[in-house]
Amino acid sequence: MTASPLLAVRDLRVLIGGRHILHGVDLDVAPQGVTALLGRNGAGKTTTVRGVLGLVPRTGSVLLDGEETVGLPTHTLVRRGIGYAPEDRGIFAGLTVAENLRLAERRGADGPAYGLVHELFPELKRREKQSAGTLSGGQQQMVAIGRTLLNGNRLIIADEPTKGLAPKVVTEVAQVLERAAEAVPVLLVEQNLAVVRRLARHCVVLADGRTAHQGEADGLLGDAEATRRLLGVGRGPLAPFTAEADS
Ligand SMILES: Nc1ncnc2c1ncn2[C@@H]1O[C@H](COP(=O)(O)OP(=O)(O)OP(=O)(O)O)[C@@H](O)[C@H]1O
Repeated sequence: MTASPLLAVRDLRVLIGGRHILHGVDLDVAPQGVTALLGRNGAGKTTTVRGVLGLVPRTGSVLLDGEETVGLPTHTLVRRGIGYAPEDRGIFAGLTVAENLRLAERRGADGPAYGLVHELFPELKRREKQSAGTLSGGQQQMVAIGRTLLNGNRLIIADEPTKGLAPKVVTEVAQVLERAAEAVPVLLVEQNLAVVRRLARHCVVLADGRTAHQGEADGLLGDAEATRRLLGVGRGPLAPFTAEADS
């Protein structure tokens, strides 16, 4: 990565219930586009994201635009411009689409960016009165990502946004992320390598709570031996290369 990273994580360590979950994660998030965070199940991807956000106790260094954030509470990090779309989407099922978005509004100089959100996700405008619990998985994902775009964030972190979705919906969510990343850099936790190939320029691979690889996504995905060794592709259910998502 030639330009300075937007987010620079160094020696991130997390200890939960006396167990070391992360043993020293290093990762850089590029100042533009999508940086993918990869690794087998249990490698520590979600814990890394939670560590970055201060949702679990952590040590090490996390620089956002050169400023240290370890030691800051999560709400301060959110105000500094990190938007988070968690793995479980964090949708309020009993509220409408519009109410879910409204709850995410932060007071800011420019006000909430509904124009951008509705331009990227016209479906959210059409369904604004629909109860979010009745949305499809892909539509709920749009609400989760839409919320991160409302507030002029500097970085969006999306944790496995395509997980559990049908191939056609995976393609839709990938398109949405691609467009979102034109507006705001994205750190994308993802197991579907077709989505990574389509969206990410840079990637970081974790293994056993450590950084095992960091570099250009094309380089890793073009190296069959490395993807097998680092990600187990070809030997397990990881990363289906769906024709739809690959097109
Ligand atoms: N609160 C916790 N208490 C105890 N162990 C935990 C906790 N959170 C995570 N772990 C363990 O830490 C390891 C890393 O979990 P994490 O969820 O970060 O992995 P992941 O790479 O995101 O996995 P997946 O791809 O399956 O979502 C796992 O072995 C998990 O069981």
